[in-house]
Amino acid sequence: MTSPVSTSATPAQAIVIMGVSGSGKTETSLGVARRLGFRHIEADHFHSAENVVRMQAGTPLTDTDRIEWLDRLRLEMQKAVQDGTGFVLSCSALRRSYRDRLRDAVPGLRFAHLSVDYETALQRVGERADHYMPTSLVKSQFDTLESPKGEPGVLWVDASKACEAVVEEVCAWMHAPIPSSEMAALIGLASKMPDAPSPRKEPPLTSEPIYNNRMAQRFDTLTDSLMAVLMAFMVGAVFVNVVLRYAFGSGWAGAEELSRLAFVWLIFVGVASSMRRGELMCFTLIRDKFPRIAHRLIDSVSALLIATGSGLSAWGAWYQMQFGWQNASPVVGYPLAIAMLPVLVSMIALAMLALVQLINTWRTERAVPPALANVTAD
Ligand SMILES: Nc1ncnc2c1ncn2[C@@H]1O[C@H](COP(=O)(O)OP(=O)(O)O)[C@@H](O)[C@H]1O
Ligand SMILES: O=C(O)[C@H](O)[C@@H](O)[C@H](O)[C@H](O)COP(=O)(O)O
Repeated sequence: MTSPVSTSATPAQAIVIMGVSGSGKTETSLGVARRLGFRHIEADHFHSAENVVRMQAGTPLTDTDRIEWLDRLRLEMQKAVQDGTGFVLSCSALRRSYRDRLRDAVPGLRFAHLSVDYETALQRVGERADHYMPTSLVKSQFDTLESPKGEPGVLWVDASKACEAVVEEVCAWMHAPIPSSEMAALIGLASKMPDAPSPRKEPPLTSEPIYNNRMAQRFDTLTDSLMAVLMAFMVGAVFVNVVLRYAFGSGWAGAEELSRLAFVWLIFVGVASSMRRGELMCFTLIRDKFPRIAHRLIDSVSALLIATGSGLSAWGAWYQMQFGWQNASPVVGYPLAIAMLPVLVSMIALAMLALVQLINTWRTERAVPPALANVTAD
């Protein structure tokens, strides 16, 4: 499996392993990436939560559903190019237009099409336990697939054979130069597409930030710093504990208790931080089925429900805190109320942010954000 490929030339740096679901893209991509020392990019991880829900429910994606997904993949590929690492992207890329969109981001991009028949794909998807893709969608994958035959820079692989043989074939092809006429066509294809997105530093948000002003910046600085300190503390405590155990035969039990406490704090600081950035909760799946005129009302109900739920949680945390002052943790002996304090603070922050969101709903003429996610949580 790990033997080097026979040719010695430097391999091409960028390839998409494409094909219908169950053709073996992920497995092949991982194998090729390992063999060539490239980065493996898994396109499945770049679908919005809403796309995943659709597929899980047996609804095939449309061209519109796939646009933002493809654009995220373009940015990810460009990041790899900027980092100077070769990459293997595992992505269905079923239609010609999708492939051209990807080619446009990375000139010279190659594609290896894993070709399988319907029965093979169905069987492989059926046997895979840990994936959202239902077997009922395999047929639609074949219906959507536009053959890449005749496109420049494409390898056609019979993917019914063993995965190792598929990986071998792809790696060997990556070492072979593309004929110059084909390469010219490839570059030509890339330059036809207008407005390629430039790589952004920030990942796309699931919805709009709740507020954006200097106070927001201070809030972000505070929460980011707190999270960094908590994370550093957890890593440090666990590391010291491991060293103590190995070097002196016994660790410090307090380290475990304190890193658990830091973990609780980290989660709740993270919750408040991601809520502000618009990345925590965003209920749009049902809202978007209604006419635009009803959106404000539905958004208001959502914000009120979030504020009420968070308020109730804060109230509960407050009761727990009162009880926790009299109880000490078993090892270090800190008052257990300290473990409930982040719940109280973060739930108050969530309730307040939801109220700000409610006010924003009525105050501003908002551009409707793309319906990326139903509910997402960091
Ligand atoms: N060449 C192959 N022969 C037999 N089974 C394979 C092969 N390639 C992949 N599989 C298996 O088929 C299933 C689907 O493969 P996966 O790589 O997830 O496909 P895709 O990413 O195209 O949906 C997995 O269980 C995988 O182990
Ligand atoms: O464009 C699409 O319809 C999807 O991207 C689809 O092609 C993809 O296959 C699924 O995300 C399942 O993932 P696997 O291909 O890994 O099964």
